[in-house]
Amino acid sequence: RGPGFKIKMSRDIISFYRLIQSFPAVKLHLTGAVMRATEVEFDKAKEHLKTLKNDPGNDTKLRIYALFKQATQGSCSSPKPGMLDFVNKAKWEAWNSLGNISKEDARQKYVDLVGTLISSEAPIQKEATTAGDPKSSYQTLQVTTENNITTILLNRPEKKNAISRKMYEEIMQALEQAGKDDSVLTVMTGSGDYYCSGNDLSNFTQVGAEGVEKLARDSGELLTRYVSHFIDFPKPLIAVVNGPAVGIAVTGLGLFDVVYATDRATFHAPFSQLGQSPEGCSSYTFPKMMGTAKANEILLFNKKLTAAQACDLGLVTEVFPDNTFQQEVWKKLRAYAKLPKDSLRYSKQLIRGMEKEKLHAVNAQECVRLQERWLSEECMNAIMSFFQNKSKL
Ligand SMILES: CCCCC/C=C/CC(=O)SCCNC(=O)CCNC(=O)[C@H](O)C(C)(C)COP(=O)(O)OP(=O)(O)OC[C@H]1O[C@@H](n2cnc3c(N)ncnc32)[C@H](O)[C@@H]1OP(=O)(O)O
Repeated sequence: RGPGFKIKMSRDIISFYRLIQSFPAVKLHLTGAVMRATEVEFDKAKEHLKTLKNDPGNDTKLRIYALFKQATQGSCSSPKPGMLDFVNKAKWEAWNSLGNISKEDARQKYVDLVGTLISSEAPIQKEATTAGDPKSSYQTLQVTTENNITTILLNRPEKKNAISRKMYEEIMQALEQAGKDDSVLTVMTGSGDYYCSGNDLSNFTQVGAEGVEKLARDSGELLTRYVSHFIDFPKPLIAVVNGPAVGIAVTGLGLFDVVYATDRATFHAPFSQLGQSPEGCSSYTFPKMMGTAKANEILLFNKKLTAAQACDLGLVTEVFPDNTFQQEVWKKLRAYAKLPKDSLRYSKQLIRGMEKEKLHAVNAQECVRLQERWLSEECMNAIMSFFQNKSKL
């Protein structure tokens, strides 16, 4: 058996490529111009294989493996692995199925197969670098994909990442893209010292000619759509809470799958102080998560939680010391992002699926109440006080 038999079939394409690289050097005894050219192509194909971005799937990997073995060692002559040695049996069968085809034929087929895989990826690579790529056109966010993780960075640090109307729209757009891209996990985090200071209160000061009723209706519609994007998000969504969180940045956490927080973070949902009422499905998720009595202190009486308290109540998954927060969290996330993508997706859908309908109903009900609240004197006075610098949380 060659060294390649040590590897597990389920590993990704990079591992698979390493497998191929670990084989003994190819010693071809070829003569003549045409055959030498094929040898060069074979070496090039091995190099090209390294650049593949997408896992071609086990069947194709087995075919590449078999052709490589046939091209370099000739027909399969090793004994068939036992019934329970699934991985090595699959490899043996793939190699053995090539029968007596010549090394030269196998080499040519290997070159052709790698060429097909590379060219099938070419349009995708081109698309990702076009100037109109929406990922690079955000004004309030920075969205990046690396190590199978798409990160949505709230990027208005000078306003403590308060969510403006533009930012609501861009977050929805980023979630739609992340839900469809090849990443395994999606992370939301904040730039600067805050995670997010909640709704940008100036969203309520931009009253058009059609008056405050229209503004309240539009805001209700915007919030309903925004929260729905979290309810329907199809893959694991993780909040990396790098600092204080306020309002909707706290209430929405019940719709994330995992929440990591620095010990410097605080969690504050000051609705009654602002003449408003809960949103982000928190009127349902918070009592469910922590019990009604604990939820009431937060949602009715504006209790600000430390990260440790939020963790005890189940709102936060784990708290890390601020000085090692980024390092520890990202190490964990990079490891999680190596797990099989579809398995994570389907597991999340099973965990959340039964509740979706309920959550959409709660969201709709909360937004109806808020439309009424935004027109109330209590709410208008609170917003005016903030902008006259009379009040801060
Ligand atoms: C479309 C509608 C959907 C509605 C959905 C409803 C959601 C509910 C909520 O989210 S309610 C929560 C709303 N948030 C707040 O009430 C927070 C208000 N901000 C503060 O109290 C303070 O700014 C602070 C405690 C977050 C931070 O205080 P600090 O002293 O550290 O910093 P500054 O106040 O100097 O802030 C720096 C600048 O950022 C501006 N800013 C911060 N938060 C908001 C905000 N939420 N809305 C608007 N602007 C905000 C602040 O005004 C400073 O701006 P300036 O430098 O121009 O003065």
